[in-house]
Amino acid sequence: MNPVSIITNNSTIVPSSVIQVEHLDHFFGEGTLKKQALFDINLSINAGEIVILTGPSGSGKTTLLSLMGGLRSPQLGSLRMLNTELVGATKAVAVEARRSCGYIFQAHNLHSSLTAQENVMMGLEVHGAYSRSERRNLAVNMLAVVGLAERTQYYPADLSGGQKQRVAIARALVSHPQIVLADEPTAALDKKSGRDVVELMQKLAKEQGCTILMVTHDNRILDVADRIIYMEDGHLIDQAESVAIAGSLHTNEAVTSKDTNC
Ligand SMILES: Nc1ncnc2c1ncn2[C@@H]1O[C@H](COP(=O)(O)OP(=O)(O)OP(=O)(O)O)[C@@H](O)[C@H]1O
Repeated sequence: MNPVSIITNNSTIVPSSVIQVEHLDHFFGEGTLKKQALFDINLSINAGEIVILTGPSGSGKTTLLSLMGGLRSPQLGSLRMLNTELVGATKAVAVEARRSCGYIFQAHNLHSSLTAQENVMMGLEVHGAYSRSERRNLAVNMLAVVGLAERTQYYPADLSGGQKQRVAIARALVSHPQIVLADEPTAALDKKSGRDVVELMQKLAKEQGCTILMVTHDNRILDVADRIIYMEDGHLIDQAESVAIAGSLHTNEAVTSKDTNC
């Protein structure tokens, strides 16, 4: 898919970047325990793109995602989310940036004491712009979109893994965020449920025009991405190399699937 573009006054078409990272470094710990987790990350993600971030365990994927989501404070370089600079941002600015993103985590993170509908309503609570009945209606509609119209009053314990993850998707997308950040959304799911979940995310993202950045180890879902980027030891591997690595991951998956089917 081509990135969504904007037309300027002089009719030059330029892609509109919603995530812009320049020379980003990140460190954990202090003094002798200080350890660099991200090295000079440069990345630009356009509106409407579905980007998969993959790479070995410990390569820095979650760290990068959590900085983008305002769950950690970025330290050095530049990180702009929807044109808001997060390096050196005040707490209020970081909170605002956090609200503009939807999140989907590996462990769905649903509240066990709330029904599916109430969990999805939580996705609207931080926005404050809706009455309770509006939130209820939006949540019910969104649960219908993800195929759970009959399960709105179920508690997480009474839903399957795939259904729980669909509730989490509904919660992330109900506010129509411009950016969705997903960390291993299929890790806890079997092959069919994992596939269903990412195809649903892909469909909703296209319908809502939102951008998805998804961290995954799951080679089975790489084909939903418009672009795959690869990290290793805290470095972003350049685009051409990422394409080659993604190609080999696809091939391995094809072999694995064939073997499994035999
Ligand atoms: N809170 C933390 N304190 C100290 N070091 C951390 C912390 N979080 C992550 N790290 C280190 O930063 C590096 C990158 O970790 P990160 O979790 O971002 O990798 P990842 O690619 O997401 O791994 P995985 O695929 O296993 O989730 C690792 O060396 C990790 O040990």
